[in-house]
Amino acid sequence: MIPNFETFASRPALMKAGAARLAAALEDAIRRHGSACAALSGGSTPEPAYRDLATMPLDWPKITFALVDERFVSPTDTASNQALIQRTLGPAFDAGARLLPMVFTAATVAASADQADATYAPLRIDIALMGMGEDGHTASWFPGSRELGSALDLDNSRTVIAAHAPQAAGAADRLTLTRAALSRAGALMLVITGDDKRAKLESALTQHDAPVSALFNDRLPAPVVMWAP
Ligand SMILES: O=C1O[C@H](COP(=O)(O)O)[C@@H](O)[C@H](O)[C@H]1O
Repeated sequence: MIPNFETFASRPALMKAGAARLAAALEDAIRRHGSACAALSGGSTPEPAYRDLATMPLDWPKITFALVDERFVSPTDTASNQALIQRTLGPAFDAGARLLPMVFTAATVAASADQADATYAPLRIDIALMGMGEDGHTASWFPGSRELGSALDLDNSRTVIAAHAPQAAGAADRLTLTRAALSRAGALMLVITGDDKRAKLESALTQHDAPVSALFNDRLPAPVVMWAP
């Protein structure tokens, strides 16, 4: 059984609800702190939710978007998560929202991760939208990767680390938030679609055989899982 599991009849309905959940968390943070920050995943799944969110009348200059993970590529590369977020949330940035890149100008992924760690460490992440790949990875926590232990170490002092995606066809070098960083987030939502991903998540939660199961831990906010067929 998947805890906090919300089912939607269609993907458009899921995306609308996902955008509404993000918006509510951002508005609540602005009320309480005067500013708000959401960490967003890349991938194809959440794109429509980001487009919906961008049409909402939020106090955009008070909102910062950060990345959950990133490929070590130029921000103009089609594989860049930053590029996806800039494109889909374009109207929000035009209206004053801020985007914190995870990839900077460093020559190596390790040096870039050091820069991102310094930038991301002071952030208060009010909500993080997590995705999941068919292989059960979330963020850039990949099954079998050599950085997985460090990514999942709840006592890791790092907010961002370099990571490697063994199975990825391209852009194997990655940067990712650590699980320790997500343990300090205000809320987590996990947005997935399709029967295969639902079955993968169910099996991960019983077998503990995929990194996504690491999100379900008492030291993290309980993820709300939003799913549509
Ligand atoms: O590589 C990545 O994939 C996952 C899932 O992507 P999807 O296309 O299956 O939705 C995503 O959550 C992560 O941010 C991204 O870097």
